[in-house]
Amino acid sequence: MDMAPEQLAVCAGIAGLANHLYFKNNEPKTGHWPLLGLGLQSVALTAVCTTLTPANLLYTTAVFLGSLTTSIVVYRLSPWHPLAQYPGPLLARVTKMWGLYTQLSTRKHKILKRLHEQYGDFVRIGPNDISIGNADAIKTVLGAGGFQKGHYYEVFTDPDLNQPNVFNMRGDAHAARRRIWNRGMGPEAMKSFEIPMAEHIKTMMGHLDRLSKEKKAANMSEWFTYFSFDFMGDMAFGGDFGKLKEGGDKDKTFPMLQIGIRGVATLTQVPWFAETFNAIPGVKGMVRDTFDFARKRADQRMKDGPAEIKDLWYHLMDEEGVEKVKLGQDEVLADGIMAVTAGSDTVATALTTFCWMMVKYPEAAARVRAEIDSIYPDGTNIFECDRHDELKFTNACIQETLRLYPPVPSNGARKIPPGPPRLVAGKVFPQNTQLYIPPYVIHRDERNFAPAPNSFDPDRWLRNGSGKGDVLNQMAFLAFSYGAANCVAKKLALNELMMVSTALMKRYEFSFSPLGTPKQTTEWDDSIDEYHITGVGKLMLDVKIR
Ligand code: HEM
Repeated sequence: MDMAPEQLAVCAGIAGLANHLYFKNNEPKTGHWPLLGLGLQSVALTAVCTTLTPANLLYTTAVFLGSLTTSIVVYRLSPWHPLAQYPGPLLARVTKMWGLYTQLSTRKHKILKRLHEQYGDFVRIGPNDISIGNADAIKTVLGAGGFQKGHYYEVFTDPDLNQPNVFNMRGDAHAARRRIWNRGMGPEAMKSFEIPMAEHIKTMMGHLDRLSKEKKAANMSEWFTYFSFDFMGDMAFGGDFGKLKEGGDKDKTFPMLQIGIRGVATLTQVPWFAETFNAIPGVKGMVRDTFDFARKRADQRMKDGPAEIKDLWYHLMDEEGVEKVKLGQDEVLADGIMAVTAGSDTVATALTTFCWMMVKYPEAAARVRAEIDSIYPDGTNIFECDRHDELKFTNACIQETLRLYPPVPSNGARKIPPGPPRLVAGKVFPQNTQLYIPPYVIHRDERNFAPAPNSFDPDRWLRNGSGKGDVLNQMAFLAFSYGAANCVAKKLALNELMMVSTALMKRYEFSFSPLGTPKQTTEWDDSIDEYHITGVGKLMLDVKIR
C-alpha cells in the first residue's frame, strides 16, 4: 500500500491516540519495552502504509509521537482528568519531568512549602500526584487502615540483590518484616546498643579534644556522619566500619553512597525507568561497589557468629530460632543496607542541625548545659540513657530541631488502592493517585505550631499549647512519620541524639569558626540538600573544652 501523506498522518495520529488509551489503563512497569514497542509501531506503520524509507519513517514517527504526546498533555490539562480540580504548576500537571526537576534541585521541601502557600492545602505536583498540606489527612493516609506505599518507593531496591526490604514492602509482607525489626528494637536491645553508642562517642570526643588542643576547627557534619554510620554498622551487622577510628573516609565510602542515594531519589519520580536504568551495562556493578562496605561487614558477621549484643542480623537471620520461615541471606543483607542508609544521614543531619542551633542560640545552649550539669554534675554517668527523660529542655531543643529541619522533609507517596475513590481531609481522590504529606510543610504551618512556626522556640514543647495564642498539634509532628510504616528505629534514633548531645554539650563550648560556616538561618537552610533524606553542608565549629 502506498498511502498519501495525509492518509498516513491520520493513521499515525489514530495509532498515537490508541497508545495513549492503552498506557492510561496499563501503566508501564519498565521503560525499555514500551519504548521499543513505540519504535516498532512506527516502523510497522510506515512499512504497512507506505514505502519504508528514512524520510517516511521520520514523518510517521513525528506524527505518531506528536499525536501521543498531544493527547497525553491535553487530557492531563483537561477538565475530564480526575484531578482537574486540584491546582498546581502547569508543568507538574502535565509531566513527571517536573517531579524530576524538584528532586534534582534538592530543594523539594522548600518548593512544596511555597506551592502550598500559593495554592492551598491540596496541590497537584504530578499528573497523578497530590501534595497535602493539611494535618487532617495524616490518620487517613498514614494511619491504621491507611494507604500502602506508592510507586515512589519501588526504586529503593538494590538491583544487585533484587530483594525488597522493610522500607518498600507493603501489606502483610511488610507487617511480617516489621515484626522481626520490632523485636530487634525492644527495650533489651535499646539498653545493649548503649554500649557501642557510648564507645563511638568517646572516640569522636577524642578527635574533638585533639582538635580543640590544636586550635583547629572541627567539621561537625563530618564527625556526626562518621559516628552515625559506624554505629549503624554495630546495630545492623555487629561491627563498625572504622570511620571514627581512622578519623576519615580513606576508601571514599561516602561519595559513592551519596551518588547512589541521590540517584535512587531521582528515580522515585520515574520508577518505570529504574529497570531500564539498571539494565545499562555497568550500573549493577556500580551499585554493588557502592554497598560493598555492607557486604564485607556481613561476610565478617557470618564468620564471627552472634555476639553478646544482639544486632539486627541476629534477629533477621533468626539466630534465635523462633521463626517458622527463615529469611535468605540476600533478604537480610537488603534490610541491613536499608538500616545503614536510613539511620546514618538522618541522625547526622539532626545532630549537626542541633549543634548549629546551640551556637546560633547561645541562651538556649546555656540552659541546655545548666540542665545537663544538674542531672549529670560530675559527668561520670553521662552515657546512661536512663535519665534522659529528666532533660526536659534538651529534649525540647531536639524536638524543635526535628520540627524545623525534619531529616526526611517531604516523605514518599502513598497510593489510593484500586476501587472507588477515597475521601481524604474532605477531598475525593481516585484510584492510583499518589498522595504526599510533607513534614516540612506541615511542621511550619501555624495551624499546627504557633506562634512563629518558622522560628526556633524549644519552649513551645514545654508550654505544650497552654500559652496564649499557642498551638501545638502533636499529631502533626511527622519527623518520624506516622502509622504502620513510621520510623521503626525512632527510640534508637532519639537515644543517639540525646546521648551525643548531652555528652558534647557537657564537655565543650562551640562557636562558629570563621571558615565559611553558615551563620544566618537562610544560609543554614540553603546548606541542606534533600534526596528523600537530607544532608547538610560543612559545619565548621571551634571547639573549647569547658
Ligand atoms: C533522627 C533520625 C531519624 C529520623 C528523623 C527518621 C525518620 C524516618 C521517617 C520519616 C521514616 C518514614 C519514611 C517514609 O515513609 O518515607 C523512617 C522510616 C524508617 N527508618 Fe527512620 N529515621 C531516623 C533514624 C533511623 C535509624 C537510626 C534507623 C536505623 C535502623 C532507621 C530506620 C528506618 C527504617 C528501616 C524505616 C522504614 C520503616 C518501614 O517502612 O516500616 N531510622 N524513618
